[in-house]
Amino acid sequence: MIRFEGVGKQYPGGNEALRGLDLHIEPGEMVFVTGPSGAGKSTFLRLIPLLERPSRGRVLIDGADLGGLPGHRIPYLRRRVGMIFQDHRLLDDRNVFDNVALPLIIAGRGRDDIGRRVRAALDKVGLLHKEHALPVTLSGGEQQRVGIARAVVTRPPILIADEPTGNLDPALSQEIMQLFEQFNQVGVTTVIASHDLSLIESLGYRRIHLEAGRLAWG
Ligand SMILES: Nc1ncnc2c1ncn2[C@@H]1O[C@H](COP(=O)(O)OP(=O)(O)OP(=O)(O)O)[C@@H](O)[C@H]1O
Repeated sequence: MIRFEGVGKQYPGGNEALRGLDLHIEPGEMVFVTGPSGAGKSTFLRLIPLLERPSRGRVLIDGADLGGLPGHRIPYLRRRVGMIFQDHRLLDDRNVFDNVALPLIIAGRGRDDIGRRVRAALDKVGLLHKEHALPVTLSGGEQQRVGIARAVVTRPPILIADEPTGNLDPALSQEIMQLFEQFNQVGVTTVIASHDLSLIESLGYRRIHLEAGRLAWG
């Protein structure tokens, strides 16, 4: 489903974040991306929705080379890849409902459809009762759940998460990982970069371990 072939990424200024990465993630897989700080985990994730482009090699999704994707198809690709960040990036001046609705508004969905989908997504993350709340009134774990609802509201086949539990305590981190497992169990391919090795090991999924921009194992 997600294939990297000889992928290198050099940022302007010379930082070589990835150096010839070859790997394949199967449809419906749940995988963790690990490695020391600066190993290239975020860069690896950012190449999947084309937030970055490779300097060398190819990234393919469902057999299609993203390098050949015309610019006007990028929004469509991004609706198929739900993204979750450590700092969840919610809009502070919009309530929970409006934050989750954002990808649907951008996609031009109708009002009724938006209402239905947003409430279904909030229900899945257990926050239906908070739809009118402003993000600042929520706990860190709840804010991350809103971020997850926003990522899944377009029902993407792929979820990528960059340090989604980085700011959470162990119990909340475990709850967030259980949410990811629930989405994965209904077929969503899930790729999570994390430093939380004890939690990852307790879950037992495949680990892709990067070191200095290379696949060390996995
Ligand atoms: N936008 C950028 N411009 C220049 N260099 C960058 C940029 N983003 C990342 N890098 C560099 O690329 C390398 C890999 O960074 P990346 O963020 O992918 O690593 P990481 O494994 O996610 O690190 P961390 O665990 O600290 O988040 C680092 O040397 C970093 O400084």
